[in-house]
Amino acid sequence: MNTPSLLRIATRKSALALWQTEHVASRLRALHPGLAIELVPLSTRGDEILDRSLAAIGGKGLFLKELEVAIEAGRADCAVHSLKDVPMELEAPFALAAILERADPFDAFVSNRYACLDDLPRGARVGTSSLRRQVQLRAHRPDLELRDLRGNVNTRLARLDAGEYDAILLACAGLMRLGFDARIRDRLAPPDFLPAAAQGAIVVECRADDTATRALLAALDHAPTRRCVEVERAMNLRLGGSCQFPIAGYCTESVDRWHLQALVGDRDGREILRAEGFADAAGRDALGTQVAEDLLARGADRLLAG
Ligand SMILES: NCc1[nH]cc(CCC(=O)O)c1CC(=O)O
Repeated sequence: MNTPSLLRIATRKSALALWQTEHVASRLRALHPGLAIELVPLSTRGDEILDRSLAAIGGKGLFLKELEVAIEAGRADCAVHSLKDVPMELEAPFALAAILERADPFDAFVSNRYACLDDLPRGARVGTSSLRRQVQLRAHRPDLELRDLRGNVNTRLARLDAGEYDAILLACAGLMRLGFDARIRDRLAPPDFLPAAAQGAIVVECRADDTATRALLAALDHAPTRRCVEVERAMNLRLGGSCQFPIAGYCTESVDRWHLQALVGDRDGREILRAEGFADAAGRDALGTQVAEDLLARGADRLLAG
């Protein structure tokens, strides 16, 4: 196998996407000093559709397609994504060559006036377009007024600062990567609040048969993160979900033991179903499906269809 001298990495152009791609590039430069790295910045449909909620568009892989097309056309060797935006089933020629160690997986409560969710006055306006965040907010605080909020991290913070919302929810990982740690007033943590499957994990995708690129990327893979996010994604897959559905799941690993907590909600946020499961190494591959089936047996499909 020839070691490539150049690696071209496709990336979206948002500040967060560029940070994540730069992060991957700098890790690779440290591992492979002779390797030249080129970024290939691209726009995706998900970046261009800002006037409708992602849930309404409903497309899977809205943030991936154009990057995958570039790989297939030979204009890039690999692409960097937030794993939570990657569909549960990849298109046939592709593989998740490296899953990096997960950063803070939880959602952040961000507000200029209030320290935490429970400090919000009755009827406060909270911005999030994520159905997953909306159903959990409604379950916890039915009085809140939930308002749509789309756009990249910087846009969302600017709209909070302009006074459109009393608080907004964003992923901690994205805020921290962009240097907005100080904006995190509170973290919405389990067991009450669960993140999206694989939230906080960065992934590098390439052609499954591109052994040279896979060899370059292999050292970036973080096995404990991969094991946990695989459990979360298996749960999501069994529920037919993508990040456009009100599904949440969080798996932790301690010595040879995995714990998955999951929930699904209905679109109105009137109902929420929770489940959890434990497995050892022998049972880990089945854990996600088992917890999903527990949820389905209790009516998850009816909730998600509604
Ligand atoms: N859906 C957009 C998206 N995809 C990944 C992240 C944050 C970074 C991560 O989860 O790794 C975000 C922003 C957010 O949800 O606040």
